[in-house]
Amino acid sequence: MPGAARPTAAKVADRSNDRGIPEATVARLPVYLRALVGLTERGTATCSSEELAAAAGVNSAKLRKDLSYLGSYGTRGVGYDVEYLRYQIAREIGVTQDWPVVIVGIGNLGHALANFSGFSSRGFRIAALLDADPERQGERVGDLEILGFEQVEQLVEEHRIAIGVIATPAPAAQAVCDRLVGAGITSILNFAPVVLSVPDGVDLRKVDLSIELQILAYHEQRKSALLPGLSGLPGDLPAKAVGR
Ligand SMILES: NC(=O)c1ccc[n+]([C@@H]2O[C@H](COP(=O)([O-])OP(=O)(O)OC[C@H]3O[C@@H](n4cnc5c(N)ncnc54)[C@H](O)[C@@H]3O)[C@@H](O)[C@H]2O)c1
Repeated sequence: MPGAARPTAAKVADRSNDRGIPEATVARLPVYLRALVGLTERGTATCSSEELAAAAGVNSAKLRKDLSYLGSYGTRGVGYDVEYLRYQIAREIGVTQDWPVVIVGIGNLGHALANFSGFSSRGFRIAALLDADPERQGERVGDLEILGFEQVEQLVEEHRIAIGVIATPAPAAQAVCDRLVGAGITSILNFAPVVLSVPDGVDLRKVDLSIELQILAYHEQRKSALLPGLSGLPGDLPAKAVGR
């Protein structure tokens, strides 16, 4: 279109979803949802943007901007209706519907994830637990029996599963990922400490608690540089442990 202002590549990448909501806002919506669930549990019917922002740990101007993408502006002098805003955000994220999930690798982490009740209360139903180890197969975790990974295609189709969680050791993760994708899984949450590749159209997210801890260590180190004498410094750790 000659003469028309074209969005820059960066803008297109930033606004990658079809509603034009920036990805950074999308990433904060689950945080707002969790804060709203907390407010509901405390019996709060309405809240100001400042209250919600404090509960979510963001600044209130950013929160108001984020919620404006959902067409939610609150009522002057009253604030936001907690229940309605919770519904709006849940609908935007897509958690008003039931999402069946498969977890692959039911070792220490897989057991913890399978036993975590917070998934079902947020719209995620664990539909299948799969492991390659015959010793683990047949064991019950909650309401489910651990089944063999070779059943993945059949189970994904039967339960219409779109989300797969990988909790296998790193060397197995790419092959598990490929087979999940081949079975029809289009979103993957990877806990294995390895970079996975997926084809276009498959969403991949990685959780790495050690990276989060390293970020905290970085901030601790900066705090200790600013405030000498603060306890908990890594100063007397062996050089190897602190990466020196
Ligand atoms: N992201 C994080 O913050 C975080 C935290 C803890 C562990 N981890 C990672 O999670 C993974 C699991 O850790 P864990 O302590 O539960 O290990 P684990 O050894 O207890 O469990 C791994 C399970 O995966 C199964 N498995 C192996 N290959 C498989 C395959 N090809 N298909 C299906 N199942 C297979 C094993 O039989 C075993 O039951 C590891 O990669 C670990 O590094 C990540």
